[in-house]
Amino acid sequence: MEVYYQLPVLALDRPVPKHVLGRRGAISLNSNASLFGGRSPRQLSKRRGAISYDRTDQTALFICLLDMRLTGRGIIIKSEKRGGTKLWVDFRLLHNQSGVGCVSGKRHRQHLSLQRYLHPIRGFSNSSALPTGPVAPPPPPQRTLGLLDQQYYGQASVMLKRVASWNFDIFLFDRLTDGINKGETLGCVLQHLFHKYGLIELFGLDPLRFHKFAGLLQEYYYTRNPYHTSVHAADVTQAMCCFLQEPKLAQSLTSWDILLALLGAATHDLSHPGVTQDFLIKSNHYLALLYQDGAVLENHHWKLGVCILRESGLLSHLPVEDRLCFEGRLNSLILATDISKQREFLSRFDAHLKNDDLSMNNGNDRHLILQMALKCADICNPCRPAVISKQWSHMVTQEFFQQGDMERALRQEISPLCDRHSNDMASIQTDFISFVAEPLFTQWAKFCKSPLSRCMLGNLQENKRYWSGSAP
Ligand SMILES: Nc1ncnc2c1ncn2[C@@H]1O[C@@H]2COP(=O)(O)O[C@H]2[C@H]1O
Repeated sequence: MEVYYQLPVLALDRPVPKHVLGRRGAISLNSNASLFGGRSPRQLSKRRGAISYDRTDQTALFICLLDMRLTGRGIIIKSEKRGGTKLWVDFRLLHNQSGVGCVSGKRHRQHLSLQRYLHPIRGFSNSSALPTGPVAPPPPPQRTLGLLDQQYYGQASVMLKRVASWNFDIFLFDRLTDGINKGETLGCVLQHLFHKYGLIELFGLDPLRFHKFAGLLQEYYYTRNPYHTSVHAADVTQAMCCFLQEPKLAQSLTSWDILLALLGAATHDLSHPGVTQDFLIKSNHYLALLYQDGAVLENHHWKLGVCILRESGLLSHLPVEDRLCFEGRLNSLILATDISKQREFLSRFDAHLKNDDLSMNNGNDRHLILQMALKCADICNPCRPAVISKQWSHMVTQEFFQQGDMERALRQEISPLCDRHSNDMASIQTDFISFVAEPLFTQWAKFCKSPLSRCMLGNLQENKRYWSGSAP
């Protein structure tokens, strides 16, 4: 199987000096990757990779690596001439397996073009485009995150082209965008999807108001939560996009449905405090009092979603009756994510499946299906590929244990699953998959028989085998 690395992209702030390029306008590499430059893609099958540059855009390098394991932190590009200049291409992001794009069987000829930057990249700006002499390895990651992200913005935009892929790695995307705009991952995904579905034009949305809305969204997700952060919201929004692409939905959903689905996903956990409703009730939290102990978190998420919609003015140009109807539908969509109501929700949905009476032409039925889709998107992490799913498992377990530590400190009874001394991640995951995720996705697959549903159930079973210890 050919394995192509999704290379981080490297942009230069001025054309590559002629003396660096080889005879054919390419660059040979002197590295453990033993790459040869200047080969045309058709020769790639015999070569292990190529780096060449686009004559029309001499600040862009095209890099393609084949089926190799990179050691160290990157490669040094060395001009073909003896003792020539060297260029450091950093592969640190690649060492995260999720950065690998597997292309089993088919040739992935697409090169990743590089982004030209309007301003010089830090670290290259006060020297020639290519540093002379041996290139010192870059400083430790934490100091170069900004530089790394500056280099990889182009990679983020390449990833967004595959936003409807179930294997989309939100964690890689978050790293690629975070350093540039201080964690606007959710805003980036939502903005891309709004353009993908033409919602800006269809609803006459003001780009500045959208930008303000996205900024408020980001602001009202707490970064200190191990799990309930804007990255979770971005993941749920991306999952919702995958469901909206399902033929059974795509052919019938209206633009209002799509607007509701995306905004519902983006706002569904707004200002989540990282603790459960029971904790809020036990500690007499004002939210529990405000919402009379009923769907406290979900009502809070929804109310805040309405507040930032109104504060940003995103929909303020629409007729008031449309806005109020939208806010009401947003409420019932977000309230559907209350996991404590899942059993009754599934029995209701199951009755429809048995009667086969759901019609995509019926607005109420479409709304019920969107509720089901958001429920699935909200807890889809066990259905993601293992390397991504395990990261979510770790985060959600840490959030449970963090709550248990607080309850222990407050001398309160420790909530189920939250005592780190009597619970373990594997059993929490096995039970969650068996008793919560599996029933939901099994029912979703009955309604939406598709390759995606089969893929999700397959990942679910694989992850269940892993956590239950029955995986080989
Ligand atoms: N992988 C998981 N393991 C255990 N619980 C989970 C997992 N993913 C989601 N959840 C729980 O499912 C809940 C859905 O609603 P919340 O997002 O409020 O909180 C979520 C978590 O408590």
